[in-house]
Amino acid sequence: MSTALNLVNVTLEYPDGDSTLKALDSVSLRVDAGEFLSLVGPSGSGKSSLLAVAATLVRPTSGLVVIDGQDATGLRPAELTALRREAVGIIFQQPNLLPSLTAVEQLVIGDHLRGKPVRAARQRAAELLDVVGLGGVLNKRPHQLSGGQRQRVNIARALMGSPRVLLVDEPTAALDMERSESIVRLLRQVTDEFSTATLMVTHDTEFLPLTDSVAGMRDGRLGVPVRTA
Ligand SMILES: Nc1ncnc2c1ncn2[C@@H]1O[C@H](COP(=O)(O)OP(=O)(O)OP(=O)(O)O)[C@@H](O)[C@H]1O
Repeated sequence: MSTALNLVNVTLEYPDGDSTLKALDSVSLRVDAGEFLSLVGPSGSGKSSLLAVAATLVRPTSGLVVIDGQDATGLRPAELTALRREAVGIIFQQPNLLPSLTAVEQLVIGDHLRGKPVRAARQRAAELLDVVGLGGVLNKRPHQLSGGQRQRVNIARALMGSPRVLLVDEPTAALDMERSESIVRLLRQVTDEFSTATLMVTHDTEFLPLTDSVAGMRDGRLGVPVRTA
C-alpha cells in the first residue's frame, strides 16, 4: 500500500498571552491509500488542528506534511492551492451547500468556476451522486433533501477532484443514529472503491469498527493507531 498522507513530527503552536499553546505536539501519522483511520479525543485535544494541517489549510510551526509524495510545507500559496485541489477532499460537519443549486450543480460549480468543461463534470457528478445513493435526486435542491442526503452530496462533492486523501470532520454530528451509521458505511465504501486515504474525526465510538484503525489525541499528542480488527 502506498502512503498518501504522511505527517512527520508536526508541531503547531498558537500564541497564548506571553507563552505559546501547542495545539499539535510532535505528531507523526501515516495513512495509506485505501485505509480508513478514525481520530478520537476530548474537546480541545487538537483533532481539528490536525485535520487543518493535513488539509494544508494551516501551516505547522515545524514538521513535514507530505501528501501524495509531495512535501506541502515548502510550497508557495498557489502551489498549495493546486496540491489541495488535486489531492485532497475535505468533508466538514455541515455540508454548506448553496441553497439555489441542485445536487448535480453543487458538484459541478467548482469545475465551472475553474473554467473546466461543464459537460464532462456533469457526467462525473451524476456518476458520483449515484455512488453515494442519490441517483434518484440529482436535480433536487438542498431544502428538498434530508440531512443525511445533504451529507451524501457533501461527500460526493469532495470526491469530484479524485482526491488521494479524504479528510472528514465529524460527519455525523448533525444526524440521528441510523443516518450516522449509513454515512460512516458510505465513507468505508468510498475508501474501498476509490482507494482514498481517509482520516475521520469522530465522537461516535459505535462506528469505530467500520474503520481500519483508531488513533487517540490528548493535549496535542497522538497515540499510536490501534487496529480495530
Ligand atoms: N486559531 C486558534 N488560535 C489559538 N488557539 C487555537 C486556535 N485553534 C485552536 N486553538 C487551540 O488549540 C487547541 C486544540 O484545538 P482543536 O480545535 O484542534 O481541538 P479539537 O480536538 O478539534 O476540539 P473539538 O473536539 O472541541 O472540536 C485548543 O486548546 C484550542 O483552544
